[in-house]
Amino acid sequence: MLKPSQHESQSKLTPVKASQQSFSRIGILGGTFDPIHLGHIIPAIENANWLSLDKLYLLPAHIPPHKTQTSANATHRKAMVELVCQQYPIFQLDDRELYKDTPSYTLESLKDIHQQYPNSQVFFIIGMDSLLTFTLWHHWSEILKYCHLLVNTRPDYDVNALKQACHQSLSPYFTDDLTLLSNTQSGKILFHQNTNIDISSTQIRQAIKANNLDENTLCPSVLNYIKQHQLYR
Ligand SMILES: Nc1ncnc2c1ncn2[C@@H]1O[C@H](COP(=O)(O)OP(=O)(O)OP(=O)(O)O)[C@@H](O)[C@H]1O
Ligand SMILES: O=C(O)c1ccc[n+]([C@@H]2O[C@H](COP(=O)([O-])O)[C@@H](O)[C@H]2O)c1
Repeated sequence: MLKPSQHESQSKLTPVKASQQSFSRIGILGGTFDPIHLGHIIPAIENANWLSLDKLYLLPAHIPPHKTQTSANATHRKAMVELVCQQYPIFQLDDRELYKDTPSYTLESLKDIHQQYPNSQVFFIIGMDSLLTFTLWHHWSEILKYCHLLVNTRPDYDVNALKQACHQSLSPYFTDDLTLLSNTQSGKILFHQNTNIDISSTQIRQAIKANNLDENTLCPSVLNYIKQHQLYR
């Protein structure tokens, strides 16, 4: 099975000193997780190590705002996320979006999370593909009042090319100044050079249908769950 990189090429974000302020640091990885795979898990573990995150929440979307439908239902997608949380203690399920029958807007979830953890620095984790459409998200600029965006690389995306391709209104938010970031609760967009993992849920669903799945792309317990429930056939 693929493993998170032990050798971070980027310097680490200095832990916040108690005398400076009392932010704890939490990461939130939102996704459809249809299914959750190692392309979600490995970069997120690397994020947690890099930023010294206290906790990393996996936030499955009930109704992903920019997808027409899901393949597995919310109950199965949640169950697969729970299996990942059992295997990797850094993760915890945040199922707040699963109780709503409205589109899973990130802004709404982040407002709730901010109320719950008012003294936390929240890093909302996305892949580079998601950043390209970020300015189409519901009230995107308000989202940045409640979190920093942590952008993970995906194969075929180059950070500099991506920065240029992004809507120009995003450029004031970009930073690689970790000291500044340590002292700011929200409002920055930061890139992380993680291990590039060439996996997507779409590829996995297609491979299961075609009977040629590379089983190393999934956590073993998730793979068993998919087989047991005959998902994606
Ligand atoms: N291999 C990967 N490397 C880095 N980030 C990823 C990877 N796969 C997904 N992500 C990010 O995780 C978040 C949730 O992704 P999502 O659940 O939509 O998975 P996906 O594999 O992109 O799914 P699909 O193929 O169905 O669109 C998104 O921000 C996405 O960019
Ligand atoms: O809030 C929005 O408008 C919005 C639009 C697109 C995606 N998102 C969130 O981004 C995360 C990844 O989405 P997806 O569709 O790639 O699984 C997930 O938490 C979604 O709820 C949020």
